[in-house]
Amino acid sequence: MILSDRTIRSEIEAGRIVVDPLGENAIQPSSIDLRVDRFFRIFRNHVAKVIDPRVEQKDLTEVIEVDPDGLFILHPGEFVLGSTLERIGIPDNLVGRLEGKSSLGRLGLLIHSTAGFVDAGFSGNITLELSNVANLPITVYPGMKIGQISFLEMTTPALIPYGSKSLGSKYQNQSGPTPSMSHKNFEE
Ligand SMILES: Nc1ccn([C@H]2C[C@H](O)[C@@H](COP(=O)(O)OP(=O)(O)OP(=O)(O)O)O2)c(=O)n1
Repeated sequence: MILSDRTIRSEIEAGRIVVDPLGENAIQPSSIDLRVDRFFRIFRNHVAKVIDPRVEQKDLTEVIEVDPDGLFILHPGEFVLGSTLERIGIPDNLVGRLEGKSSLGRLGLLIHSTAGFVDAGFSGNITLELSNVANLPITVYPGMKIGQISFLEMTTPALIPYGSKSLGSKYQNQSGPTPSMSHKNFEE
């Protein structure tokens, strides 16, 4: 079941769902609008020869900070990481689904390439996988509404929620556009 605005409100009031800071009019009928922060992680294509998921490539990306009233231009075919302005907290009985916004989708701006799933127990900013599939550059303004999150109720609370020590949860409490830690999967 997808949570309605009524349930979303009561879960926020009870402190079970966390969206901080919660934007004005952010709560939609069945989701919460999320905004993009002003930090972007760009790929250093001029340095890296290849992207290797097995290797921790510290030089692969770098963070760009945009002025609060500045802008970030995403060129056609470009892929960068962004972050939600909001810190999100998901209780142990819900799953979050990150979704794009139709108005931006119609312009060719995608906010996740494959990962839209936010685990039960997750806490942190959500890392956005921003790409431009249009033929013209797209302007991204810090603080603009970039996507939305909906919530699904699970059959039972998770036995081992995201963030539990035994899981290794690589992105728990991440802050800002966080690079892939895929190399850790190969250490297990
Ligand atoms: N666009 C997204 C999608 C997810 N997440 C966060 C919330 C998820 O709960 C967490 C982990 O996502 P996955 O389980 O898809 O990632 P991995 O399996 O690679 O990592 P882990 O081994 O930590 O589960 O990352 C994010 O920041 N940005």
